[in-house]
Amino acid sequence: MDEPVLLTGAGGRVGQAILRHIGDRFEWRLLDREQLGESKRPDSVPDDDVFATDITDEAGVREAIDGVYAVIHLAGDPRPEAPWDSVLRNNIDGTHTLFQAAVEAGVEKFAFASSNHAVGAYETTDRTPDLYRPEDDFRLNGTELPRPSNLYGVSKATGEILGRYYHDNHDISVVNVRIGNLTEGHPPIDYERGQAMWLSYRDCANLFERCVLADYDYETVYGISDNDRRYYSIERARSVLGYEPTDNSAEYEDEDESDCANGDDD
Ligand SMILES: NC(=O)C1=CN([C@@H]2O[C@H](COP(=O)(O)OP(=O)(O)OC[C@H]3O[C@@H](n4cnc5c(N)ncnc54)[C@H](O)[C@@H]3O)[C@@H](O)[C@H]2O)C=CC1
Ligand SMILES: O=C1O[C@H](COP(=O)(O)O)[C@@H](O)[C@H](O)[C@H]1O
Repeated sequence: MDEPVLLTGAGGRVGQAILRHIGDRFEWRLLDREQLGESKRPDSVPDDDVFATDITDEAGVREAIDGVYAVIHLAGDPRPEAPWDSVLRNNIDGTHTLFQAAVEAGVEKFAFASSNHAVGAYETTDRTPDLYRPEDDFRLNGTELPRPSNLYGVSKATGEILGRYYHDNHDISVVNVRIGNLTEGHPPIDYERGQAMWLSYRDCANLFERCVLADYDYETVYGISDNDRRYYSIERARSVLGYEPTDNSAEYEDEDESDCANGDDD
C-alpha cells in the first residue's frame, strides 16, 4: 500500500494517539480545521500534506482526499453534551462530505470514529452499575441497533448509517469504531464506566492501524482495551481486523493516582 492515509481531526486526542504511536507506518495526509503545529505531526509529513480545512468545505476536502487509499475520520464535535446545531454541522454534514468525497476519489477504506454514546441507552438503571464490573457477563457486540444516550450519540449513529449507505451503494469498505474512553497513561480514576470502556493510546493506535490494513466489508466494532471490566465485546475487532490490545484497566486498580501518573501507556 503506497498511497496515503487521510487522518481528519489529526490535532485532537485520538489523532495524536495515532500519530504518536504509528506516525511512521503510513504516508499521511493530515486534516484539521485548526493549524497543526510542528509538534503535532510526524517529521516525515511535509507542509503540502497538511490541510487546515473544515470538513464541511467540499472543495477543501476534495483536495485533501485526492489519491488517498484510506480515510480515518475523527474530526467532529466530541462532546456528549454538544448541541444539535453543532453535531448536525460537524458530525453529520461533515461526515457526509467526507464519505461523498471518498467515493468520488475512489478511496478503498473508511474508518469512522463512532462512540459509546451511540449505544449509551443500553446502560439502563437495572443493568448499572453491575454492567461495569468484571463478573457481569452482559455484552454488546456491534450487531445491536443503536440506542443513543444524547444528541451527540444520535450524530454518531447517523454517521454509522451514512457508512452503510456508502458501502452498499459505492462498495467502499467501512468500519465504525465505537470508541470507549480514550485516556492517556492510565484508565479514568474513580469512574467505573470509564474503566470498563478504557482505550489506551497505544491500543487506539493499533486498532486504527488494523482498520487501514485489514480486509472487511461493513463492520461495527468496539474500541476498548482488553479490560477485565467490560460490557463491549472486542471479539469482532480481533477476528476481523486483527486488533491486538496490550492494556487492561484492571492492571491499574490497586495503584494510587501518583502511580497512575507513571503508567507506561503514552
Ligand atoms: N476521545 C474519546 O474518548 C472519544 C472520541 N470519540 C470520537 O473520536 C473523534 C475524535 O475525538 P477527540 O480526539 O477526543 O476529540 P478532539 O476534540 O480532541 O479532536 C477533534 C479534532 O477535530 C477537529 N475538528 C472538529 N470539528 C472539525 C471540523 N468541522 N472540521 C475539521 N476539523 C474539525 C478539532 O479541531 C480537533 O482537533 C470524535 O469524532 C469523537 O466523537 C468517540 C468516542 C470516545
Ligand atoms: O464519545 C465520547 O465518549 C467519551 C466517554 O464518555 P463519558 O461520557 O464517559 O466521558 C468522552 O470522554 C468523549 O469526550 C466522547 O467523545
